[in-house]
Amino acid sequence: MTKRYDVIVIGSGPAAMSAVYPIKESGKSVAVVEAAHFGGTCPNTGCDPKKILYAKAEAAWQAKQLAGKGVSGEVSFNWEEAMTEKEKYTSVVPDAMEKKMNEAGIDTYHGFAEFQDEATIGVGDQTLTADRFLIATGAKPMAFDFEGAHLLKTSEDFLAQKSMPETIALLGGGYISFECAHLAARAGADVHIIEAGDQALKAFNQTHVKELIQLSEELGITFHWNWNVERVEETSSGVVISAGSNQLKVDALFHGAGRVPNIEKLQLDKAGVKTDKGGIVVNEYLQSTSNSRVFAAGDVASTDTLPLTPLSGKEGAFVAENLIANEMSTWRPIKAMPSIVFTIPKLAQVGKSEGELKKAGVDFESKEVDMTDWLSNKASEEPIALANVLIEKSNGTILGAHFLSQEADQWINVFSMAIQLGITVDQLKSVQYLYPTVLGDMGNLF
Ligand SMILES: Cc1cc2nc3c(=O)[nH]c(=O)nc-3n(C[C@H](O)[C@H](O)[C@H](O)COP(=O)(O)OP(=O)(O)OC[C@H]3O[C@@H](n4cnc5c(N)ncnc54)[C@H](O)[C@@H]3O)c2cc1C
Ligand SMILES: NC(=O)c1ccc[n+]([C@@H]2O[C@H](COP(=O)([O-])OP(=O)(O)OC[C@H]3O[C@@H](n4cnc5c(N)ncnc54)[C@H](O)[C@@H]3O)[C@@H](O)[C@H]2O)c1
Repeated sequence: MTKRYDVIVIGSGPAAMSAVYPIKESGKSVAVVEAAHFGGTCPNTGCDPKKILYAKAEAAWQAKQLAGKGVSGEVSFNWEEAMTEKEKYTSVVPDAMEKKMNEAGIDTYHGFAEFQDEATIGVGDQTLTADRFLIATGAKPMAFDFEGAHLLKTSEDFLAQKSMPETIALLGGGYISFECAHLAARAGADVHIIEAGDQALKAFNQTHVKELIQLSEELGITFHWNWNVERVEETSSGVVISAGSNQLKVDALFHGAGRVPNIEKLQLDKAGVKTDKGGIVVNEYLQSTSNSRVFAAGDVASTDTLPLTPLSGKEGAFVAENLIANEMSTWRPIKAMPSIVFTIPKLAQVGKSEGELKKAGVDFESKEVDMTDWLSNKASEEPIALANVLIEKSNGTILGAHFLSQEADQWINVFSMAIQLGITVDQLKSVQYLYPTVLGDMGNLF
């Protein structure tokens, strides 16, 4: 028998979760279909488990920086112990998320949703229909067709390893590879990053990235630039990676070479839903341009927001508002999209880059500041702390902020607020901050 709902949400990550509760509270019947873990990527296999491990690696790093300078005793980042803590956190997430939805009166289904026509999906033996669908199926590792590509392990596998192999390689020089490489190297592994091009973390300030690469090399990470991987072979003692005349043997090879919208299994052609390489093609209401019943949010939607948790959540909440309201409102692009790479030091940014501003012909001032010798950075013996703030010359508003520092997250949160709200340098300087604290140095930046 076909079960009917007002709204069916496919996927249960941050985009879905910020939509389902308001939709349910408006009195509509809602079902959520999830193929893997309720809660999606972020709390199960992405941001949250990564941050739990990172916190331990950071503490060990901090203790080492201060060893013999007021801190004594042997401290190290212990992967096995950290993983036990990570498991304690992640193991309860799916059930807790599902229970909370069921208690709110939201029906949940386990399995892959596949469209049968424009208003019907199948989930295993179940057939479900709805007036509206929200597709929030996220992203998955990009597929490669080189020989032995099936031997690539994923970031999910990396964050589930009970013990750390002696040597690992990560394909790609982006967010995932840098974050996993720093964790693995700090856990004692011999780590290699294989990048197809000659640049890493391309969206970030490249002066800062160069410094981060140097610090990563000092940590023991080896970079292999311009490698076009042609073959991966399994041997009795690991995998051999071949790229032209280059060869590398490691215990495991992980995928950090890009993620793509997760649409493969949805049978979207049966629902007449158009896609492009960014995912589901949507209009200003985040509604499919080819099937008005269908909306999309998060990593799977072809929008210009970055594929990150808070931005996915914003899109999901926006779709919910439109599904509840009598009249739909138009998506307002987000001015400030902060992002961060959890290495040590952290690399973070918000707003425009110098390149983007030059291309747009904007008259701006670029402040480049070395904060390494400032009190807060000195107190924790940070090896380097760099800032680059881009300011509109005509009115003093902040256009972009780029930081490489263990305190980059604090700085970027404030600059994200400044960009979103149009706050000027003078206004930022007029605020009284605590002393001696990281943000207390705001005045020194300008
Ligand atoms: C290793 C890693 C670390 C990350 N770290 C950060 C970070 O520090 N900060 C940050 O902001 N972002 C981070 N991200 C990105 C962040 O996790 C995503 O942007 C976010 O989870 C996207 O949310 P979403 O709701 O669009 O999709 P997801 O969270 O991916 O959820 C989609 C869900 O849909 C399910 N699904 C897929 N197809 C179907 C189907 N046909 N039927 C039913 N269910 C289906 C999937 O199983 C999944 O559970 C990280 C990602 C990774 C991989
Ligand atoms: N801290 C965070 O917010 C965080 C952490 C992890 C992931 N994420 C999200 O996940 C997404 C995907 O991350 P990612 O690190 O996989 O991708 P990415 O887009 O950041 O980097 C991919 C890199 O792989 C390289 N590459 C592509 N094909 C290759 C090949 N065949 N061989 C070698 N190198 C190759 C690219 O040149 C690029 O440098 C990110 O865009 C981000 O939104 C965010």
